[in-house]
Amino acid sequence: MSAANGSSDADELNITVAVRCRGRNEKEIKAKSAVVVNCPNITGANEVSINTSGDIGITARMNSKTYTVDKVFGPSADQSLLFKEIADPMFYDFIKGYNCTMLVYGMTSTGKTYTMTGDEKLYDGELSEAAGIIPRVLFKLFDTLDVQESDYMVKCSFIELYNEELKDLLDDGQDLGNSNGRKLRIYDSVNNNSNGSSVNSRSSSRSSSPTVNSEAKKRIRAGSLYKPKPRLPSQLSSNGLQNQQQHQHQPQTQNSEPGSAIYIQHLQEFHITDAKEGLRLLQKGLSHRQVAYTKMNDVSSRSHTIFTLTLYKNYNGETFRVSKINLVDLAGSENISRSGAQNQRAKEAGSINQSLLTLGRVINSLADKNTHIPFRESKLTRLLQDSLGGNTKTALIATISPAKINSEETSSTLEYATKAKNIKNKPQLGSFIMKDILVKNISHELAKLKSDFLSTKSKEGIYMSHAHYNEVMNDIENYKTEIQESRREVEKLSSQNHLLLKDKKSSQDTMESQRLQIRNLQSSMDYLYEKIDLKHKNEMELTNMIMKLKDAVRNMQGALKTHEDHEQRLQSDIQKMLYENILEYRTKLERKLTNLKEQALNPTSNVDEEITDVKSSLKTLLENVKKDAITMCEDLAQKVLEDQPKFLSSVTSELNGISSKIDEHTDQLKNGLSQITAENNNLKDYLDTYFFKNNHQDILSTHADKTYHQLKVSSDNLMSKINDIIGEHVEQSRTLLMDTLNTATTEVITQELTHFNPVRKTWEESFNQINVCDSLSNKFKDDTSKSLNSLKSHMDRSVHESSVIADKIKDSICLFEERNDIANMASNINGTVDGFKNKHHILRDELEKHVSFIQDSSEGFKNIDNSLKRIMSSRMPEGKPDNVADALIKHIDSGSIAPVGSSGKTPLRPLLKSETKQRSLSKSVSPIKNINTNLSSISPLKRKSSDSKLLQPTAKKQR
Ligand SMILES: Nc1ncnc2c1ncn2[C@@H]1O[C@H](COP(=O)(O)OP(=O)(O)OP(=O)(O)O)[C@@H](O)[C@H]1O
Repeated sequence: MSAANGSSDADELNITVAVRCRGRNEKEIKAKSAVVVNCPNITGANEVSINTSGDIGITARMNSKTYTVDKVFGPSADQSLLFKEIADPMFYDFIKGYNCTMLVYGMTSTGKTYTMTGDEKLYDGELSEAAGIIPRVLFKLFDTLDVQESDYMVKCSFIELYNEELKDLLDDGQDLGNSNGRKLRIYDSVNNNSNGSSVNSRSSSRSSSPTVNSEAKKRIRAGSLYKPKPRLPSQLSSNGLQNQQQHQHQPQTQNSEPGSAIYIQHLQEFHITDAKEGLRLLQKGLSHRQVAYTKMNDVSSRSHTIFTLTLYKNYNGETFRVSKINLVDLAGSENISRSGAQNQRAKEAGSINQSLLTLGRVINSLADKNTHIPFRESKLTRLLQDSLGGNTKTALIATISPAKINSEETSSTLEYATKAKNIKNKPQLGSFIMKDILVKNISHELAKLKSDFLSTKSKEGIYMSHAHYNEVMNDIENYKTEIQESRREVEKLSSQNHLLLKDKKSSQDTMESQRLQIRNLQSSMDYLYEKIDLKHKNEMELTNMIMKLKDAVRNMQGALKTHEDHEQRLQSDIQKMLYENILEYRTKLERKLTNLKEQALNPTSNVDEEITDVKSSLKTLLENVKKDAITMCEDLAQKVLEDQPKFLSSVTSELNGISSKIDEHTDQLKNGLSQITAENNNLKDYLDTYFFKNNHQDILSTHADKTYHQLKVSSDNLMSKINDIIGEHVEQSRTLLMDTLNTATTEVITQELTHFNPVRKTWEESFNQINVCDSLSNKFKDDTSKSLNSLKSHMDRSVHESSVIADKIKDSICLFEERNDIANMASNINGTVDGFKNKHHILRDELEKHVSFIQDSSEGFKNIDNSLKRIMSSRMPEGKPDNVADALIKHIDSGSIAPVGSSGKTPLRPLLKSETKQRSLSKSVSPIKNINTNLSSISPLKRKSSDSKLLQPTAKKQR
């Protein structure tokens, strides 16, 4: 076979590019999307402009971008006009013997399928106005061939490229749902021989219907279609078909490797003898095409399709020229997101766009005259290799939408189209095939068919030629093997499936039990949360109690303050009373002394009596003072004793309440924690025993271990956190409580001691003062006693001497009378009188001395009084008046102020029984002693050894 070119090598021809813009569709009208594409409404226009700026009027026109192509068709251009302008010239080239390709390219729903196929149905044997290029080509082909009366043969194939997979749309298996399983493959062939040897040994050429021969015969009879004779080659060998097929895909392009060719293995080609057969095949193929509903097109073509017609046209009787026309409907170049493509649709869109991207790159490379053209990067470009930059005449129709919402894609399509316009092809007429080879090929096929037919007819079954039988048997064997393999695969898969189902079931069981476990854990957690809430409530109660305790401590301080006030009042009362009494007594004493002074001069006066009187009145006064002081102290002590226990018992009960609350709280915490531990152990047991102990334990054990570990860690963390939080809370509560108690108690005691210490010091000092008073009093008593004794002895002596004198006077008088020595007697008397006078003077001096001494004593009393005042002015501790009074009484009772004539320190009178009792009572109710006793008996600290220790060192120190 030789390639007879109808053009020289230099005859380069640009690809014909047309733009077809449809009117706005319903969706675009509904979306009120403006028309942004301007297509001149005249035939022969070659410019199209698009305004993407959003302007209107003249500005829009000025801002719009214009693209120049070969032909532009607006919405008013119908199918016939487009066919006439674009397809017709191409069709005539095809008839002439050129290989031709027509492509429609554009965004989804812009009318690619409408343009290429349109309405393919016949109405009263006629095509409708909406019929697209393919139906029109079919009809025109047979009409033209018939008119030319040349010998010819037409074959047809229809392939689809879907997700980078080639599919024979005319495969009958598609209808039955069981494709013959023979995948279409694109092969390169380096063998360009014409002897028919090819790798495509299984390619077949079939009649589109069993009536083909009879149809042909009919035509021969009619003598109208096939001229000159024979119209149909009677016996064409299959070899010839293979050759043609190989030839069909044997491009001679400037970019292909020399001698390279592609052909599609297993592709079926059907002989067609008229347009209707072609239409039926078209319809059959379309029914197998991948279409789907998308957002933008209700019936969107999801694949690229190539409808090919191959024409074997008699050239000079012995040779036939082979030409083909590829009618390509490309899938939509839509934007994935805009088309709403998801999953399968998105994958489709991905692969569609992948093919289209490669097509774009091929177009660009060709337009830029690159040395490397990436044909091999997609199946689409491999299939179109000869049509782009090859020896084929090619026309590209770019379909666009006029609406603004699609302006982006429209611009992209127009860019694409403009670029494609620069591609130059070198169209060449198709090659020849020798008539005898063609006849041989057809004969071979016919013979095979005939043999099958005859065998069937004679044996009433499915019979065929031995070769065909072998072939079929071979196929059957292959199929059997494949089926067995498939069965084994199915069995394997079903057993795997069974295992998986089992696993799934056990996983579901495990999950169910885990869910149960989790629910249990959840409820335990809820329970614990409740517990924690309860604890929180308890803590709040504790805090409230602590607040109450603080209030109680404050009250206690208040009470102590009141007691202090009482004490101060008592001191001032005692002081006042003592002062008044002592003042009164002093006045009395002074009066007495004056009397005494006067009486002293009077020898008949009874000084003793006076002194005793003074003494007894002093004693009475002191006893009264003592009694009053004791009564006051007792009252105070009584009051304190009455108030303190009540108050302290309320504090104690508060403390007991708090203590029991803490115990309860701790118990609850312990319970909660033990429950958590039990739950944790349950979970642990469960995880150890049951968790993931099924068949795929090995697979899942790592995961289970990990999960268990994580669960354990998180559970432990949770536990430790809860423990920490609770422990912290308890510890804080305890510390707070103990601190508060300690602080409160220590505060109270310290405050008490702070008040008590200076008083104690003063109190201790008062003992010294009392001792001083005592010694002063003793001294006074001794001195008074001495003075009185001396006075008494002087008095005695003077009495004695007076009586002696009187006796002597009597004797003298007697002597005077007896001896009449009156002068001597008178002088004696004068002497005696002088002596008496002297003695009297002495006596008087003595008396004055005593008076001054008594005055000194009065000063001493004053001092005592001042000392007492000083003592009282400082804070007198409880029992001090008692002690002072005791001391005074003791001094008086000790007899240091002895009556005149009494000896030593004999008490003036023995103590009455009631007085002794009173004294012992006063001892027993000593306030300090009592306070200490009461404190030690009622202090809450007494309950704890550590707390009592706390108090001891201070007490010791104080002591
Ligand atoms: N020029 C036109 N005149 C009248 N109707 C048209 C025209 N172009 C397209 N249509 C209509 O628009 C709809 C979508 O067209 P079509 O299916 O051909 O688009 P498409 O580009 O092939 O889309 P897809 O890529 O999704 O397959 C169809 O109903 C078709 O009849």
